[in-house]
Amino acid sequence: MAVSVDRILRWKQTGTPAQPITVLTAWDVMSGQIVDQAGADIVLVGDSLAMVALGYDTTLPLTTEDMLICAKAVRRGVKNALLVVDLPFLSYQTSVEDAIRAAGQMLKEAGAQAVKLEGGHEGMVETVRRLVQWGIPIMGHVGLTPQSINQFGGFRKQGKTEAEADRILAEAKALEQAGAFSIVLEHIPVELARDITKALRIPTIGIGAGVHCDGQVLVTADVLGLSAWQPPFAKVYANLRQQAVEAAQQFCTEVRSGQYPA
Ligand SMILES: Nc1nc(=O)c2c([nH]1)NC[C@@H]1CN(c3ccc(C(=O)N[C@@H](CCC(=O)O)C(=O)O)cc3)CN21
Ligand SMILES: CC(C)C(=O)C(=O)O
Ligand SMILES: [Mg+2]
Repeated sequence: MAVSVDRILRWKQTGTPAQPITVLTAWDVMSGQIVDQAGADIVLVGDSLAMVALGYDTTLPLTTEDMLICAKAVRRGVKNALLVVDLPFLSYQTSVEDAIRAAGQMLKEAGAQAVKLEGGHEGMVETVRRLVQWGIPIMGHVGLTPQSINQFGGFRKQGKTEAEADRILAEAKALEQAGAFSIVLEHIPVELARDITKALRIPTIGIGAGVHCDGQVLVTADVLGLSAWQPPFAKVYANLRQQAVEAAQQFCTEVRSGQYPA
């Protein structure tokens, strides 16, 4: 049976199944098919695709149009997992109306089942409340929110001081209160992620946030060893970049030597 937002919520609230939620990213039909076939519970079309698939240094340049193209491609490959799409930088921060329009495009045009927004300050909480009122399920995202890299000055761990940790916990609680069905905790101390996970009724999905989260997410290009670099918290389960270079090299060698075509 296909995964629903309702099932993700009940997962934590009933403790069934008694295992963490698995989330992997995708950016095109092949990566979508691969992680769906692998049995991931949620497929996230993350705006990290700006870096992984489009070659930008940050996630900021990604447009709504770029995201729609990728999300539609992933949709065609995902049959079972819940499909969540990141809203691109400045497609939702400018007003509640803009957020509804951008989220609506992801649901109507790309077939997303939920959208993810970064941040948990007052304005974002109000936006989440309004989107949820219109029937748009929201995944929150706090801690290291890459769309704010210009404020952080790098992809650094967040929540290391007590004041910062208190703020991140308060943001997570406010997002839950506003109706988010789950929340990503990115690159924060393990103890803070544990405290947030204990304080919330909605599932926490960690990335570089330790073992106490209700689920885990990684960028699939990192998991496969396809990306040119990986963040310190990523676990690399295959070495596909090296294998791909060798396969392509072999093709070039065989064509040049007349071995292929035979
Ligand atoms: N391939 C890929 N994987 C990701 O997990 C990912 C992306 N891209 N792009 C968007 C964000 C950026 N992420 C990152 C990127 C780098 C670090 C990293 O290297 N952090 C260092 C310090 C970096 C600094 O000080 O500038 C660390 O030790 O925390 C962490 C998270 C996570 N996300
Ligand atoms: C890593 C996840 C949480 C993400 O936001 C992304 O891939 O853009
Ligand atoms: Mg993202």
